[in-house]
Amino acid sequence: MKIVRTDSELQVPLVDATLRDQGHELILLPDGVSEADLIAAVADADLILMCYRPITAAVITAAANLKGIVKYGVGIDAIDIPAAIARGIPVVNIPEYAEETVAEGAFALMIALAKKLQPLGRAMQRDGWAWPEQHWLGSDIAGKTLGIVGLGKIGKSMARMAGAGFRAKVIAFSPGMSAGDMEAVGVEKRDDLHQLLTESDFVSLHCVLNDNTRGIIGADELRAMKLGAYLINTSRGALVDQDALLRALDEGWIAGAGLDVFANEPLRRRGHQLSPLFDHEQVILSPHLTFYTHDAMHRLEAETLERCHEALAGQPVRVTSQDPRLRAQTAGVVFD
Ligand SMILES: NC(=O)c1ccc[n+]([C@@H]2O[C@H](COP(=O)([O-])OP(=O)(O)OC[C@H]3O[C@@H](n4cnc5c(N)ncnc54)[C@H](O)[C@@H]3O)[C@@H](O)[C@H]2O)c1
Ligand SMILES: O=C(O)[C@H](O)CO
Repeated sequence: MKIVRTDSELQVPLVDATLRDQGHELILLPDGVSEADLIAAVADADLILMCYRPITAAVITAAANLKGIVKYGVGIDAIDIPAAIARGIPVVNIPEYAEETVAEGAFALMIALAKKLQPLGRAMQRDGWAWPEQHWLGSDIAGKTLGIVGLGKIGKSMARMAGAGFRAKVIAFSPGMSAGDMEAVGVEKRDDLHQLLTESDFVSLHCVLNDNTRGIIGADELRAMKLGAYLINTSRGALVDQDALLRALDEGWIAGAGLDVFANEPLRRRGHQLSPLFDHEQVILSPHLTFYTHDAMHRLEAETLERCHEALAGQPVRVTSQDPRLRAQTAGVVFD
């Protein structure tokens, strides 16, 4: 069988070696591959294995022999799902390889922001020391309110860390989830996003990216946040209006942001200048790698191989059995 794997920068040596040992033809393409080259490569492919690189309707249409698309990761927002449904192509992801991993990454950003670790470190590198001046005052997490937008697997894991571990109050906005289910994980439900934003000292985004959530944090939402609050985004960059975020940071509507994901990745230079986000003292950047630990990659590789084998064998693909949303999606219903 012919398998095209995009995003070859992300190394999955066990996946590559096993598929080749099994006699499959494996074509590796970098993240920056052009649409034309991707279309040419998939023309006679049986399987597309993708992570970040958009798999558009044109790519899906061009792949005449396609038996499945396997996302080696969680978020399937870069795949044109309606185009896959139209052709009856199963789409599978690996929903549970990194729930604790990404929650820990979001938590690391939260602690670093609260304790001003990045600007303090920079000041020490620059000046050798930093004296206890007012602008270095950090904040505790204990006793503060963490607002989680999207209480799914990663959101719940973050809630456990903040509530049980750090004694923060945790509230969440996650339509479709009952107050009782939230209470069971120590979280108070908020039915209104703005209500959550006005109450939270830290807001962490963990909702899926879809047509309902794109731009869910815009200027109005950033203005609704407490002065002195921090925004953390490890989910998808397009959840946040990046220009509004820059304004919020420039004008002090919020105290800072911890960002692992961006609307356009890699976060590129604008003309000859780096994105203004690079210049902000109160922003911590991470290059979409909160999932990237030895432990999570080990789980990801093992599960990816299983899903590839199922798809290539034409077995009734377990359309992400743990993820009812994706199952619903393949029947043509978009998200909850
Ligand atoms: N940065 C990384 O390395 C990394 C790694 C893995 C996943 N992710 C991202 O994290 C996201 C969450 O992953 P997960 O495993 O927790 O997914 P999940 O499916 O378990 O949870 C997503 C949650 O979003 C909620 N949601 C849907 N619409 C919403 C809305 N309008 N407002 C608020 N919440 C809404 C859903 O009800 C669900 O609870 C993924 O979609 C992916 O984009 C990032
Ligand atoms: O969704 C995921 O698993 C990561 O963000 C990589 O795409």
